[in-house]
Amino acid sequence: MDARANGLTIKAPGRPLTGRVTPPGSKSITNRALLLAALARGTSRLTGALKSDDTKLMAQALRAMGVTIDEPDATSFTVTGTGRLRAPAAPLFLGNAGTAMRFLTAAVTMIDGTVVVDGDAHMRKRPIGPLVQALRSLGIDIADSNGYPPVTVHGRGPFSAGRVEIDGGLSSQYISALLMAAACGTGPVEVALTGSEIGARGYVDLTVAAMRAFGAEVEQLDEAAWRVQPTGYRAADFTVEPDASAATYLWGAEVLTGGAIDLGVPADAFTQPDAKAQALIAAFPHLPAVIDGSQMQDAVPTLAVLAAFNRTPVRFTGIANLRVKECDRVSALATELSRIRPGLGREDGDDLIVASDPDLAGQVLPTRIETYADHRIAMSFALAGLKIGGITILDPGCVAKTYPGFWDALASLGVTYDTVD
Ligand SMILES: O=C(O)C1=C[C@@H](OP(=O)(O)O)[C@@H](O)[C@H](O)C1
Ligand SMILES: C=C(OP(=O)(O)O)C(=O)O
Repeated sequence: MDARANGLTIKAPGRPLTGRVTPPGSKSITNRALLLAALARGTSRLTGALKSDDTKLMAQALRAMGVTIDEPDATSFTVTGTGRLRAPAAPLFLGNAGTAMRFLTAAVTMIDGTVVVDGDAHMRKRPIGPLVQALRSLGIDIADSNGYPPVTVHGRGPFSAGRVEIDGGLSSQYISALLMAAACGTGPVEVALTGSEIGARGYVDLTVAAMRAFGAEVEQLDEAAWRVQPTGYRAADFTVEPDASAATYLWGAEVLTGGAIDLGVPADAFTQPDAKAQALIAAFPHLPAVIDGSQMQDAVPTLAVLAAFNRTPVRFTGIANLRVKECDRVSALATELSRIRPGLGREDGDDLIVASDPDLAGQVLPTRIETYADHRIAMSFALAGLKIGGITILDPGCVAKTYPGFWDALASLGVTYDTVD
């Protein structure tokens, strides 16, 4: 199997998938830990970490700012920081790693000097305006490109004490970015939400937990406000838990094929928001008529593909911000489901409606799935290929964003592929 192929046609196994596959380390937690360790003085050891495009981009950017990062093995980073970041010689390139882009935009404001933070063509379509405005309200000299990257920061040293308001409706990563940078301020910083909703609040909880693990003092004042003390960060040894979003593909493969896949970690041991999807996946083929995806956003593609094989149709709500992820996932899911069978997926405003069709299983429906450089579109539609013959995933290498070993993991369970050039 060659993930560099233009496409992989999955051979539906026609039997339950059984075996043991441990998902890689959490992308979200690895990129938080890398940043916090980089901001600490001293050496931190991160184990169980993810090595993928997103975490390599974060590590590379931190190295460019004077942080020493060694990689003693395939799942560890040793990070030695000086307690401050140095101005990089060139713009920081963060590909399409949302966490790296947003977290570093806030972190580099502490640097004395000019820093340009940029990403690839996809990232340049992902909004960053609310975070930039919030930083500007703290007196930081910062400019974006009409609300999108690249962002140019003329830093003058650490945050001063104060209160910053942020609308996290488009991305909770803006809030996480401010919180993590705030601990390096010269006085206490209060981060308060405007707007009523944030998607996936659980990601902010992950941020607070990681900050505390590196010695920060964060107090949640109420549902919508946090106070961060100017403690800076302390080097720590830190274990990254497996990635819950990656786990959803394995849970999905298990219920779709009636198999038994041992992830080596029980669903209730995850602290990441997407672990909530496991209870829904376990209900397959009786998924509920309405699924609110807002608190498990990255699991929505997995659930949407499962929904195609469900007994009854499923409407996904609370997913408007899936339109500003790696691609417009609401549109991509509707389009690609309907490529398998016309009308299988459709958009209704910002909702996605998946028309269920349990009879899809066992059919041969040659379909080339466009993946839009989006790892989650590739991995979720791979699940369709476990039940339908002829499903080809185009650009299969895009899984490297968060799960480079994905195709090998399925292969280890007995799934085989034909490569398409
Ligand atoms: O904080 C994080 O680690 C993440 C937050 C979510 O993004 P948004 O906050 O942009 O919705 C999620 O989709 C992303 O994969 C990771
Ligand atoms: C939205 C995602 O990533 P990010 O925002 O970190 O680029 C994702 O991994 O599904």
